[in-house]
Amino acid sequence: MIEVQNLIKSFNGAEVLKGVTTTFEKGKTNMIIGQSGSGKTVFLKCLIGLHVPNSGVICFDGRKHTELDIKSRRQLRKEIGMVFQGGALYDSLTVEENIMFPLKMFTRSTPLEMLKRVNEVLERVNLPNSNKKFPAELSGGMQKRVAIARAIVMNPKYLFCDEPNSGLDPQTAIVIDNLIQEITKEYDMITVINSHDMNSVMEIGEKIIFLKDGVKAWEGSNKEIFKTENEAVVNFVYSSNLFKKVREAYLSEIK
Ligand SMILES: Nc1ncnc2c1ncn2[C@@H]1O[C@H](COP(=O)(O)OP(=O)(O)OP(=O)(O)O)[C@@H](O)[C@H]1O
Repeated sequence: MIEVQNLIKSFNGAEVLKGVTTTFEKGKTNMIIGQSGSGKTVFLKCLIGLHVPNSGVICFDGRKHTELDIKSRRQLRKEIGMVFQGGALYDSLTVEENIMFPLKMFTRSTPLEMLKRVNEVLERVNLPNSNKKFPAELSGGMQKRVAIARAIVMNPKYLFCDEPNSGLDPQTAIVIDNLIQEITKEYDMITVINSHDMNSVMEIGEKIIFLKDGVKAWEGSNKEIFKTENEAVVNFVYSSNLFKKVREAYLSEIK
C-alpha cells in the first residue's frame, strides 16, 4: 500500500498541495482527477520523488520515502515504472533499445537475458516483432504500448502514469486503459494515473481522488462517482451533457 499523509508542497511560498491524505492499494487502478492547475502533476511528481514535499509522509509498503538512505532509495526507484505524457520515448533509440534502457541502468543481466525480457513485454503489450522500429515509425497508440512495455520491464510494484491517453482517439484510448488495468492485476501493482479523460475515469477508476485547488475534495470509486452529491465533483465530472445523461440513466436504473 502507498500511504500519503498530510502532503504539503509549495513553490516560492505558494501552496500547491495543501495537506493531501490518501491511500493506494495493490492491484487497483487509482486515478487522480481535477481541473487544470489543481495540483495533479505536482502530486504525482511528489509520489515519484521528482519533487521533495515541504512536509507530509509518503510511505511505500512501510518505507517512508523521505527517510530512505541512498541504497534503499535506489531499490525503491527500481520498483517504480513510469509512463510519461506523450510516451517520452528516446527518438534515436529503437523500440528494443528504449525498453532495454532500464535493464541496462539497473540490472546486471546479460544481453541475451535482457532481450528475452524485452520480447516478453513486447509480446504482452501486443507489439511482437517491432524491436528494430524507431518511435517515429509507430502510431501514437503503439508508442504508448512501448512506453508501457518499458515501464513494466523491471517487474515494478508501482506504476505511475501521467495522462497515458493524451493524443489518442477514443477507441485506442480504451484499449490502452484496458491494457493498463489488466497489467495492474497481473503484476499485482499499485497503479496511479493522472487523467483528464472522463471515459477512462469511468472505465478503470477503481479509486478516484478528486483534487481541487490542492485539496482532496472527494475520493471514491467509479461506481460511487455516479451517485455522489458533492457539488465540486458533479460540476467537474458532469460538465458535459453526455455525462449528465449517462449519470441520470445510471441513477434511474439503480432506483
Ligand atoms: N516547478 C514549479 N514551480 C512553480 N510552480 C509550479 C511548479 N510546478 C507546478 N507549479 C504550479 O502548481 C500548480 C499546479 O500545477 P500542476 O501542474 O500540478 O497542475 P495540474 O493539475 O497537473 O494541471 P494540468 O491538468 O493542466 O496538467 C500550478 O499553479 C503550477 O503553476
